[in-house]
Amino acid sequence: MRVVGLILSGSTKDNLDKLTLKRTSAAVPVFGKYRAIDFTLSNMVNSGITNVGVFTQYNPRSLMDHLGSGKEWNLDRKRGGLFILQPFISPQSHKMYYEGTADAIFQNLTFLRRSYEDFVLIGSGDHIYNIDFRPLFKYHVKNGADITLLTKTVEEGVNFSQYGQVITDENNRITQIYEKDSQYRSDKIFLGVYFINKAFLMEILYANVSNGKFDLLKDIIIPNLSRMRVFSYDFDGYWKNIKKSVEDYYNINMDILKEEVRNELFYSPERKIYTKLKDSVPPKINVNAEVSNSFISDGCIINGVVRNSVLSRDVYVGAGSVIENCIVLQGSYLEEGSVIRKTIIDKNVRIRSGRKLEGIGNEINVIEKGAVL
Ligand SMILES: Nc1ncnc2c1ncn2[C@@H]1O[C@H](COP(=O)(O)OP(=O)(O)O[C@H]2O[C@H](CO)[C@@H](O)[C@H](O)[C@H]2O)[C@@H](O)[C@H]1O
Repeated sequence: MRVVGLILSGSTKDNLDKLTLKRTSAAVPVFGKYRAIDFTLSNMVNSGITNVGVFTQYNPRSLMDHLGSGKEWNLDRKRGGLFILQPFISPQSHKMYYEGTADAIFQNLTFLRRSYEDFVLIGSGDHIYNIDFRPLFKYHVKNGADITLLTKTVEEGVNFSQYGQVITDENNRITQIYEKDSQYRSDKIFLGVYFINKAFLMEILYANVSNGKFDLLKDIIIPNLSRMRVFSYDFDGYWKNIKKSVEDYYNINMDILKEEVRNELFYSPERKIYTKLKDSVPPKINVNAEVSNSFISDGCIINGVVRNSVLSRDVYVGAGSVIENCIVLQGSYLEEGSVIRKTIIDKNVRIRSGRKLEGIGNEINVIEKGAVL
C-alpha cells in the first residue's frame, strides 16, 4: 500500500515552559540521546513509508538540525525522502504562518498532489510510542473507511481536557468525538494520528480551509462525522504526548527506567527507533563513582553519584556530586560537591561547586538552557 507520511510539529503552544523557549516540542530531547520526533518518524519508516513531510514553524532550527537530510531514517532518497514544510510566501498567499493543522496541509497541497501515494498517514512529532502501522492500513481498507483514527482505551487518571474522547458504535465506527472536554465521556481517547485516503483529504481541505476552517479535527472532521466513514483503530501499547506538561515530560523520561517500557520502545528487532548519531566516546564511570538505575549517554564522565536519572550526551558529574531523580541534558557540567534532586537541567548548564537544587514535593525544578548557577 502506498502511503505518504505527514508529521505535524508546527504548534505555537505547548506546556513545556522553559524547555521550548529555544526549540519546538518535537525537538525536545528524550531518553538521553533521542528527540521526540524520532518516534513518529521511525514508526513511519518501519511501516514502509518512504516519503515524509514535516510541518514546522515555531523555533524550527534545532528540529531542522536534527533531521538534516533524513539519512538517519534512511530518508535521503532520490525518489520521496524527507521534506521540511515551513510556511512560505507565494503569489497566492502572503501568510507567513500556519493557522491550524488543516491550513498547514492545505498550504502544502502541491506536496500531496505531486506525491504518487494514494493514502496519507498524519502523525505528530510530540508522541512517544513504537507501533507497526501496517495492520491499521489494512483495517482501514477492509472497513471501506474515509478516515481511520488511532485511539487508545485508557485507565482512570487521564486529564480528559487535554484529549479528544471518542464514542464508537458496535463496528468501531466513530459517532462522536468530544474534543478536550473536561467531563468524562468515554475511556477511548484519540491519539492524534489520522489515516486518510489522499483524494478524500484533498477534497475536504479544498472545501473547508478556504472557508476559514483551519483545524482538521475540530473544524472539519467533528462537524462532519455523520457524513464521513470514520473508524477507530485501538492501540494498546505505550503511548505518551510529550508536550502536555513539564511533569509529563519528566515522567515520560523516567519511564525509560522501567524494564517493560524500555523493552517495548527499544528492543523490538524489526522496529528500531532511529536518531541522529553523534560521534561521542562511550561514557566513562570513574573509580569512586556510583551509578544505579540510570540511562547514561555517550560522552558522559561520572565521578560522583547518579541514581534514578537520565543523562544526555557529554554530561560531566564532578567528584562528590549527587544527582538523584533528574534529567540532565547534553553538555551540562556539575562541578564538585553539588547536589541535584528532582530537577530537569537543560543543555549546557553549569552548576557551581557546592550548589544544592531540589524540586519540592510534586514540583519539578527546571534549569534553563545555558544557565550558570
Ligand atoms: N498551526 C499548526 N501548523 C502545523 N502543525 C500544527 C499547528 N498547530 C498544531 N500543530 C501540530 O498538530 C498536532 C496537534 O496539535 P494540537 O495542538 O492541535 O492538538 P493536541 O496535540 O493538543 O491534541 C490533539 O492530539 C491529542 C492527542 O495528543 C488528541 O487527543 C486531540 O483530540 C487532538 O486534538 C501537534 O503535533 C502540533 O505540533
